[in-house]
Amino acid sequence: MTELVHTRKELAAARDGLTGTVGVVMTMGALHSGHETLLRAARERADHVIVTIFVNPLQFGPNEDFDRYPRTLDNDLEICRRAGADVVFAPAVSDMYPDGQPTVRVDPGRLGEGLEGHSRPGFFHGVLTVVLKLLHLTRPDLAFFGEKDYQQLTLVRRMVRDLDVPTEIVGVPTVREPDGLALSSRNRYLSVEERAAALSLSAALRAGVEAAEQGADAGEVLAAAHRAFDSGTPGARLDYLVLTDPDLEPDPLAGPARMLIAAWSGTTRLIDNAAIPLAPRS
Ligand SMILES: Nc1ncnc2c1ncn2[C@@H]1O[C@H](COP(=O)(O)OP(=O)(O)OP(=O)(O)O)[C@@H](O)[C@H]1O
Ligand SMILES: CC(C)(CO)[C@@H](O)C(=O)[O-]
Ligand code: BAL
Repeated sequence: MTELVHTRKELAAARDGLTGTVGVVMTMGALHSGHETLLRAARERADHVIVTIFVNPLQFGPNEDFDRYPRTLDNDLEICRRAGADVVFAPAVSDMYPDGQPTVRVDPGRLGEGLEGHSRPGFFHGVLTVVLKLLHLTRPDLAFFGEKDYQQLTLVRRMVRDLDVPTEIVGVPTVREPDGLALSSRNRYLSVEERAAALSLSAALRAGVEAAEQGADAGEVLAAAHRAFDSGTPGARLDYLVLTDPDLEPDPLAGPARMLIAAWSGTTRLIDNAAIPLAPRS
């Protein structure tokens, strides 16, 4: 049975009733098969699963889509039930932030300044603050995050290490549509034409992986990815396309690496990333 709770008091009571290990999956709702994969991973690793559904105003910029963000609680609950969640915590903004927006926030540090942090100022302060609050409220042994939001996953790992949070962070590979598009709640904003153009993101990553597999160096891999992006269905506008090491440090660009991309299709901003197997430094 899946229990729906809305207040932190109800959550505390539900949490106290769970014996054994607890896994948490944090979401903003509008659940899709990517979220379901996180839920099933949690189900496999933990005795009990808590799902949080909260569109966190703290991580949205003034011109972003907070008001428009899809809210589909009935459908979300159905997915949570199907995947065997024990508790769904869907608080109101006033329950998460009873005193209004918090003046004390988690500072993501240097790693939070680039990429998403550069394009969305304040984003990771908002994300890490709510993630830390939700970790305190749910007290999980394990927390599951998607690799789709790779910088977020990296920063959450860093936060629990730096701030001694006793929760294991588990990364879950990106779930894609058969044509390569990474599943994302914001995909539902896309028109048919915009969706076709959005395939340029995964096409760029695929070209980068293929180039690396054929022995290309970092510069050639990036060039191949740019070419693939530019030759996709017109309409996508690149924000960034970078190659970093797996911890998002800029060097060394040999051996295992990560390629991260962000682009607009119409008014929708999408992100994606992939592991890039660069040849080891000789
Ligand atoms: N395609 C996916 N594969 C794996 N995990 C995913 C995928 N999409 C989202 N997630 C993960 O689900 C969790 C909740 O994400 P969120 O609710 O923001 O969904 P989203 O699809 O990323 O939404 P948005 O489109 O707003 O970015 C995060 O850990 C995120 O990385
Ligand atoms: C981790 C998260 C639930 C925090 O609001 C959000 O950033 C998301 O859905 O990835
Ligand atoms: N999917 C990460 C949360 C956000 O884009 O706001």
